[in-house]
Amino acid sequence: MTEKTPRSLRLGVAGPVGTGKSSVIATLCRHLRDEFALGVITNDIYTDEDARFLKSAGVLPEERIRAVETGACPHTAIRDDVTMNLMAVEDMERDFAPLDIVLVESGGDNLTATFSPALVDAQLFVLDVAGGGDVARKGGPGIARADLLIINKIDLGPHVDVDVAQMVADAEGAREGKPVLALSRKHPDTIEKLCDWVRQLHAAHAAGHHTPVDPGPMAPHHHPHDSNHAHGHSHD
Ligand SMILES: Nc1nc2c(ncn2[C@@H]2O[C@H](COP(=O)(O)OP(=O)(O)OP(=O)(O)O)[C@@H](O)[C@H]2O)c(=O)[nH]1
Repeated sequence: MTEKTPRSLRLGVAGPVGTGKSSVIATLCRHLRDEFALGVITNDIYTDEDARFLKSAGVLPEERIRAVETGACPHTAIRDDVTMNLMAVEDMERDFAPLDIVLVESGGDNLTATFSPALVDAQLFVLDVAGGGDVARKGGPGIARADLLIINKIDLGPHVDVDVAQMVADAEGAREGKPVLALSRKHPDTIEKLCDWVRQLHAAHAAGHHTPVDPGPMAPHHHPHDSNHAHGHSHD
């Protein structure tokens, strides 16, 4: 028997380790939870740490935050074989139907991870100023083609000698007109812009006007410290 389940907007959040993916999700939950029915799926390699952080922050009822432990290269679970994540999203949608938005956090990795359009309808890519002002220029599929590129922690710019305006300009140059958002949890105006972007995306999705775009495959990469991944591979 196939049971028809309501289809939420599935929004992926990817980016290098520590750039603020969990914090962005926490911020979105706090500001949008009264407007939208939300759920969160986190991805960690061996732990449920991100889910525990979000639960302890009290951003949503605990049962609406679930962890997928990928047990391997975090790219795989969001790009090559999305089965575990897709099941987690569909279970969540069924258990709390109707949900408006399910946020899926990628495991923290390097610059190459992107979500499959089979898993998410749209994706955010999160960089931060602490990673260096030149990161945005380095490109990669997430930086170049995610639906929204976030330059996070702009409050730290002066402390790490990063010219935020220049970093945003570089990012815009790498994205051919796709949006870039300078964000800090300490700057409420930037949080409101992020929420507005999500509101517009949700409206477009609900109206059937949003078409998921694949940022493209990740670049070949290596896992030198992982005995299961001692080889280089491209995930193609
Ligand atoms: N100053 C400042 N710090 C921030 C901001 N957003 C997040 N942080 C801090 O950055 C650190 C990393 O944030 P997380 O949200 O855990 O980053 P993450 O990308 O989820 O990390 P992983 O899941 O380990 O990849 C934490 O110490 C946050 O408190 C911000 O806007 N400004």
